[in-house]
Amino acid sequence: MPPRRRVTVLGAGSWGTTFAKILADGGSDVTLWARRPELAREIREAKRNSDYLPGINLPLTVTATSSLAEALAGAEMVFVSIPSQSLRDNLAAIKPLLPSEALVISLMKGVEKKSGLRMSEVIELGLEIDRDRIAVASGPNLALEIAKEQPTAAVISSQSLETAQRVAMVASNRYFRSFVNVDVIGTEFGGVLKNLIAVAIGIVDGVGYGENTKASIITRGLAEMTDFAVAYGAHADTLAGLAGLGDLIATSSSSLSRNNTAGRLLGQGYSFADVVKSMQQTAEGLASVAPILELAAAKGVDMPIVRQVSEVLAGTLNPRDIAPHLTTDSDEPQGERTIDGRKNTGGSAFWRPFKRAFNQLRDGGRSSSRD
Ligand SMILES: NC(=O)C1=CN([C@@H]2O[C@H](COP(=O)(O)OP(=O)(O)OC[C@H]3O[C@@H](n4cnc5c(N)ncnc54)[C@H](OP(=O)(O)O)[C@@H]3O)[C@@H](O)[C@H]2O)C=CC1
Ligand SMILES: O=C(CO)COP(=O)(O)O
Repeated sequence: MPPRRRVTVLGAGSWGTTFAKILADGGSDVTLWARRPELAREIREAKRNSDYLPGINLPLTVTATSSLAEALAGAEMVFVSIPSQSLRDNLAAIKPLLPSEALVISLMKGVEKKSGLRMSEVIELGLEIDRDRIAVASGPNLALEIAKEQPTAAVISSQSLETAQRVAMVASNRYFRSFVNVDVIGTEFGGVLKNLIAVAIGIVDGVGYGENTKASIITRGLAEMTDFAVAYGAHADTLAGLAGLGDLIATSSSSLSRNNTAGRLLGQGYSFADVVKSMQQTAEGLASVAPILELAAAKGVDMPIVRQVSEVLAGTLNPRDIAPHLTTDSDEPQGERTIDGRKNTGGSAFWRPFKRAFNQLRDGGRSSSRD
């Protein structure tokens, strides 16, 4: 019998632990690295992670250790699921221990605050490995729902299609389906940007506004996400798929979302400092607002919703005033050539996937779709 595949997940929080279960239920032997020895012991001996996934039983093929060297030895693939702002420091410790052929996959949805770099870029620089060995995973993936084996899908993206396919095969099981693409920029930015829009949704929810306001923010938020990502080289289709719209819907609708929850507290009048203090888990959106606005400014992309989130965080905008500011600052008349007040030249990247979907429907679904 061939030896079973050995893969490693770094980070035993809610997503790292859930992903370990996904991989084990897909047939791999999984080692989970928890930085706290007592948590590693609980996972290893009781097959439970009561801090992050209370009530969930982990498969017998998940083990855990607090030793990074033990976790990485012999790993074919290394999945990384720690807070984005801590990645750089951890890579320094991982680098000398990483098996020479191992693939590295980011499960994280943030950008590095000090550099504005995406997680796959930080990994490439920090580990000095070829981009073909790096992949990212993103999609509508609220950890607790998946830990309860409620079905969902994700996108695995790598510059190398072969790498994406290898990872997708390993990260698939009866309740988790992985699609592939080669648009790493779109896939990663989709995950980062939906967090910011989810904070905005949480804010208006906390204020007490209803479904019209939320629908307006989701729709226009997706346009902002798409404009931004396309300016950085993403394909607009990616943002209309699981890693964009799919994740935006999941995160904006669920009280399981930490970003949404952080927003709701802000909308209820708590200060940014109070919200940070009260969050027991990672809400990536809070740290990504500033670098994303800087990146947007560098490309001349207007992001009114994200800007208002940053003003609420800074305490300079009353959460109640977020909705009337949904319009852009543009003085352009709102005529035939605009869509919801945004410029529409007829070739707008945002609308291209929808036009393509329409054309596919018209030609009887003969063209293929990506996810
Ligand atoms: N939860 C979800 O539904 C999803 C989350 N993600 C993404 O996954 C990433 C991780 O999030 P998630 O698991 O939810 O976060 P959690 O807050 O649940 O867990 C964070 C984990 O990282 C560890 N950690 C914290 N600080 C450091 C550090 N400085 N160095 C090393 N490890 C550290 C924590 O250890 P300790 O317990 O010891 O503090 C814990 O194991 C984020 O980027 C998030 O956006 C993506 C999809 C879904
Ligand atoms: O990324 C997620 C769902 O896809 C999890 O969202 P939160 O980090 O807001 O909980």
